[in-house]
Amino acid sequence: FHFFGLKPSTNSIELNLPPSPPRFPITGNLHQLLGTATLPHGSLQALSKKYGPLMYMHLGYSPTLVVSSAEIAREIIKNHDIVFSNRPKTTAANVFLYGCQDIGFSPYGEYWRQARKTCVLGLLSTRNVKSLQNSEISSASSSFGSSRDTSINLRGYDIPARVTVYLNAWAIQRDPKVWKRAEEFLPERFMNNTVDFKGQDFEFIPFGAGRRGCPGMSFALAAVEYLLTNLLYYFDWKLPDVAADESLDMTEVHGLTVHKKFPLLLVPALYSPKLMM
Ligand code: HEM
Repeated sequence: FHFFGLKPSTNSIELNLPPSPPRFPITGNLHQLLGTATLPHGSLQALSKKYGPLMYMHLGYSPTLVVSSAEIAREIIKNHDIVFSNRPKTTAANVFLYGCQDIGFSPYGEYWRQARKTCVLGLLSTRNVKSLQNSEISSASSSFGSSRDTSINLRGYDIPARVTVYLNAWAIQRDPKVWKRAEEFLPERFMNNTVDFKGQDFEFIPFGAGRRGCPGMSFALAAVEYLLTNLLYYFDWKLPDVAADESLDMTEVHGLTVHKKFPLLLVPALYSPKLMM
């Protein structure tokens, strides 16, 4: 209806919704995400610079809240954890995951609680991972959710029930107010820095946080540590083309997760036996 210059519906007059970019009648704000030069997380970051860290959008018919700052992420995941603990229903998840019988897409409720508890107690808890590390491993080394049936107030704004929530972790983790030279690969930024990745510091949330945060974190860390330590301990790694050293193509592509468009090809060279002693 905005397209024809008509008044917004009574609902939107009554509700004090967060700022929204202008939208088309049926497709909503989709045109601002698709068909732009940047990938969706980049387009949403650009929009948040104009409309603020809490935006209300329509992706097709789906009302969506887009969060682009650590403070609002904290309010949602920590202060209103229980309200935002659902997952949006998608046809793809329903078909591929046998009616969302997995943990990640399962709606909040008793089934999800029991399934998650069983996995964590039986496999993924820090204690279990440590016991596996002792026997096997010791030889070497953005999200999305949905609000439930309750509408709430956030920073005063009215948030209707059953909105999809995108936490743009990519934008949060590049926020210049928090991270200096955010676009650069500076692993030393984490030394002498209290910000941790375990879900308490919302400036950096690679595993999500709160009730729906990643239960596989300890398991994943142990596996990654094991793999990386072995690869780095026994080999030197070089790019196949010396000239490529300076011009490594970091173009991204969108998928279930964002990944490099061109795979990273490296040539391993064994350390000299002297060094290994
Ligand atoms: C480096 C590796 C991994 C990363 C970066 C990662 C990251 C994430 C993130 C960001 C979420 C969404 C959290 C949220 O919505 O707040 C998630 C959920 C989940 N992850 Fe992981 N994950 C990793 C490895 C694993 C592993 C190894 C497992 C299991 C063996 C696992 C199992 C799950 C499950 C079951 C969920 C859904 C939790 C729920 O909805 O209740 N993840 N993960």
